[in-house]
Amino acid sequence: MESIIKGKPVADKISENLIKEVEELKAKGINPKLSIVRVGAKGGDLAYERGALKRCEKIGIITEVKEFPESITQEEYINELKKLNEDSSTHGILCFRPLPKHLSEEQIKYVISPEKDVDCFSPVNAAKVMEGDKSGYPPCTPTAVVEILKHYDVELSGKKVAVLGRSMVVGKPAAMLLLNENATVTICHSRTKDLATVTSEADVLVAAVGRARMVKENFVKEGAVVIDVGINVDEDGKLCGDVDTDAVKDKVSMITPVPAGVGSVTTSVLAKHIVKACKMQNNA
Ligand SMILES: Nc1nc(=O)c2c([nH]1)NC[C@@H]1CN(c3ccc(C(=O)N[C@@H](CCC(=O)O)C(=O)O)cc3)C=[N+]21
Repeated sequence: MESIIKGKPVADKISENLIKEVEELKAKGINPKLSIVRVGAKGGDLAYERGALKRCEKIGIITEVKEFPESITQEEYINELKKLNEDSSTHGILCFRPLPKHLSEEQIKYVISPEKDVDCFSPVNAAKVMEGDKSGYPPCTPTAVVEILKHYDVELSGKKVAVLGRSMVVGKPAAMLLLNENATVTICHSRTKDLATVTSEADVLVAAVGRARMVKENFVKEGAVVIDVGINVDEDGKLCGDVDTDAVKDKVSMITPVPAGVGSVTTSVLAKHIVKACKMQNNA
């Protein structure tokens, strides 16, 4: 049986509703807009940017990309972010992460306005994820993981879920969102002893380590559901996930591909957050 489950049907379902909502806003003279802040030109950032621009265009959301050289200083980055906070024509700000090492995320994350923070950079939104408070903006990629599992009717309550990876962009918040769905969550990472044994006990495995094709057949349980969050660029310049898809696809019951898996849903969740932010900022 074909185990590969695509992101497109999930993304399309989210987008359909948004197209209508954006039309209604435009009829009132309100034009939802996203501002992307990118430093340098990393492969993963460019992939997200391409996906986000395409998705927003389909839905009718205006976009702008603020592109800066790697040499941008902390002060300059903060000034640019403050300008976007104050610009009432833009409703959502997406800062690609991780930032280059000479910039301090620890300081910058406090600058972005929580009301415009559509991908959970601000500690205010991160705290809401911890608390299970749905009024904020959880990060788009972990939200996409949960949306996919729900769309394909994967039971989460009481199930063993392993999250491989502990970044603030994916691993940690994904664990929290899955915990909020009543899963029994294990977070594992590069220091985990007997990693493959731990992950192969999971009913659902979420791979988010950022190491090309490192999840092999011995990492997964027979019949498990595997969500591959990895966006790696391999030696040939092609996008690939954290899972060796060919090696595991016959052992598992469902697995998301890369590309055309989680990423495509991430951009729909992003669009949903922009529309929500736009409505809140306009009392619409
Ligand atoms: N603050 C922050 N949050 C992130 O979630 C984040 C980030 N920074 N930095 C970069 C990585 C990478 N990432 C992707 C998201 C969607 C696609 C995506 O839309 N992919 C399409 C194809 C894109 C294309 O190749 O045209 C697909 O998989 O089908 C790709 C990559 C999110 N990341």
